[in-house]
Amino acid sequence: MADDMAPVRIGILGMGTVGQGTVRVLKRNAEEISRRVGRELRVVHAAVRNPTRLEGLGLDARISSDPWAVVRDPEVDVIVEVMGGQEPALSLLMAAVAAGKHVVTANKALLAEHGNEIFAAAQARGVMVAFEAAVAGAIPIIKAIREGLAGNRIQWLAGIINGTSNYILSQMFREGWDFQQALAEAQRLGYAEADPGLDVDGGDAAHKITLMASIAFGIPVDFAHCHVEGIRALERTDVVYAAELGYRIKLLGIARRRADGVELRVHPTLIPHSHLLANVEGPFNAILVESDAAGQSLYYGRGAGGDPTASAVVADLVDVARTMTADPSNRVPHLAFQPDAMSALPLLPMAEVESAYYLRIHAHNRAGVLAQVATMLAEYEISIEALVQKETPEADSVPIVLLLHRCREGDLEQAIARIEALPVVVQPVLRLRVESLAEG
Ligand SMILES: NC(=O)c1ccc[n+]([C@@H]2O[C@H](COP(=O)([O-])OP(=O)(O)OC[C@H]3O[C@@H](n4cnc5c(N)ncnc54)[C@H](O)[C@@H]3O)[C@@H](O)[C@H]2O)c1
Ligand SMILES: N[C@@H](CCO)C(=O)O
Ligand code: NA
Repeated sequence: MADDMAPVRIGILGMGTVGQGTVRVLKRNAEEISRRVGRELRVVHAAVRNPTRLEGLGLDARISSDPWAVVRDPEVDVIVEVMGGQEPALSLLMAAVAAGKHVVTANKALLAEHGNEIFAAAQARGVMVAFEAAVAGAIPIIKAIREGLAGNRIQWLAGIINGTSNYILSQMFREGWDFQQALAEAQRLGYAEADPGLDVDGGDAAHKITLMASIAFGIPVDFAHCHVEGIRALERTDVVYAAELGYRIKLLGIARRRADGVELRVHPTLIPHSHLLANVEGPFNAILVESDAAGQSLYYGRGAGGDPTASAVVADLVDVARTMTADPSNRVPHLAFQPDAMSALPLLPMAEVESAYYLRIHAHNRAGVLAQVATMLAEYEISIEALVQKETPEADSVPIVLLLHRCREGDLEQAIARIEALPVVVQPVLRLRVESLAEG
């Protein structure tokens, strides 16, 4: 494309969970994305089997029932393949590459089986085939291994990389659901593959670990030699016995480089219950990488679902769009956003920060101290969530520890100044912030 400012024109194949998520994210974050890329990412053509899927999406694009119409559309610069499966996805992708179109795909089954020929064709034609969405959904693990750890010799990686089976294990063994109920809910939530056997029998995790092994060790994609076991044989008793021994059972994909070759395997695995990976629940994924310079590094996030997978699809679209500029200095801006698109949002003073708080107050051991402290906090509309006051009758002063609900720091500072001025309070109040780190 000659014009550095013209929109990047996107064609989407398949408008299911991931296709719809991609349209939603592109629309919701259009302004932010344009500020990063320096131009608009615009969906101009979509292949849809069932047009009712588009209701409520607000998609202003050509709609075709035939995906070939999208691939052959000369107005399309980049193809997003999110229909899944082998054929016709393979032929469509190869045709897009042959036509000089970049491709973004979430289809790990296709890449694990045909990656070698696809990547060779893309290399020969000088186009990108980007696949961050294919491995561990929203987690930028492809970028982490390929770019972030590029200076390392990677020794092994081990990951929870199938959201559906991890969700099923969590629901069965923590919530007491049965297998079918948990699988049905994973399907309803958009985590499962069209053929959920790929999830529960380990094939999907095997597709992903195969791709990660290639980019970690520089070996061709060789799914046929990956060892695969799924979660169907597991029973509650196994989980109970494992727990008694101090372990959790997780479906892991493991790739390990040895002097004599590479281990490539997927199977249920006991891991120590205190390990970070043992506490990855539901549709979340996590990948632990051992490499020589960085040591161990861990990548965690949502591995399945519409918006999380779309997050990775759109990131790849941004990467692709950045290569389509004539000016190399615009490709990856130093501060991620284009220099002329920086925003003047002010940095807020601490007084404007909101948080929950822990206070330790030392006061003379007299009746009514707590009431005075509570009254002062109430004047600033700060409420107490919990209180600890140890009985130490002989001591001259006693610590009072309070957990406060979220409030404005400026209000709390004023309340603390008043508390410290009370004659019964004998030393400065210690104030620590409490963050729940919950989503939202
Ligand atoms: N759902 C997830 O969490 C997730 C995460 C990562 C990767 N993926 C991958 O993304 C891809 C899509 O997954 P999904 O969950 O969105 O599946 P989906 O079944 O919800 O959507 C696929 C869509 O493609 C359409 N489609 C299939 N063949 C078509 C054809 N020949 N012509 C026109 N339309 C066609 C289907 O009708 C369907 O609407 C798959 O490769 C999957 O493995 C999914
Ligand atoms: N079915 C897959 C989707 C994400 O690749 C999973 O459950 O992890
Ligand atoms: Na990813």
